[in-house]
Amino acid sequence: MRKNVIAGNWKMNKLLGEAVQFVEDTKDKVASKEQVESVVCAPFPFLPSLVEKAKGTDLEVAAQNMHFEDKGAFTGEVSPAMLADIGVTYVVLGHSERREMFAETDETVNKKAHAAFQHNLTPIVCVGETLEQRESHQTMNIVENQVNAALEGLTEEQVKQTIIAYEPIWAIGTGKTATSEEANEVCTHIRNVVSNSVSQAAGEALRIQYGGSVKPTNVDELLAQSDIDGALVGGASLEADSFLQLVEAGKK
Ligand SMILES: O=C[C@H](O)COP(=O)(O)O
Repeated sequence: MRKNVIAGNWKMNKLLGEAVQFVEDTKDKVASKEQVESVVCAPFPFLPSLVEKAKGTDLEVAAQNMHFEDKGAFTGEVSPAMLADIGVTYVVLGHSERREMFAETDETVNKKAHAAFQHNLTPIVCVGETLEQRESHQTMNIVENQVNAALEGLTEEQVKQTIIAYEPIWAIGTGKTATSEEANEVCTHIRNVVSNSVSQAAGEALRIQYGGSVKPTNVDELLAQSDIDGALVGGASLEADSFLQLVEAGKK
């Protein structure tokens, strides 16, 4: 049985004190790692303090992005080596906001996925279609291409450890959620794509999150679907109570 991963992506929100308080309020209340993986994806300046605060608990800390090189002349960037060095354990790659606004491409996402594994960081790779692509029936093709490109060249073992977040772009921060059936249909397709392009075992092991206006009120229905193994949550992860309710829903 695949374990759910509930990841709260704060995006560019909170100040340091608020971020630390959130971890203080949740770190001893999240369910055990054996039941569900609980992750907060925080802005770079907060990461060392949050890792320190969450140490020895079941709460994991993630970055929202990184560069693919270990070091060098990349002003303003943060390397996977730096993240691993301070104890970060997960990293979000290819979020649609980065693809749209910061020139992230399938190629850079793939380089970052390789770099993540070099540093024992678990990648949460985001894929998803725009409203226009959905309406012109391109969803499955778009998502398939994004998944294959992101996983290109990874070993079977690495693919098994990868988390894919399926986030239809039209459902992010809009209050519009894909129906649980619509979300599951795409997640099933992703699993089949990985089963065919990597191996049946990799397809079965890979965790696939849904993201896009997930809230405590709709999470149960989404997580009840056969191919949805967690959620990547923006808005509803900003408050400790709401995040804890989502984690609770993810317990197996
Ligand atoms: O990374 C999270 C997603 O972009 C979803 O954001 P949202 O829950 O605010 O719609």
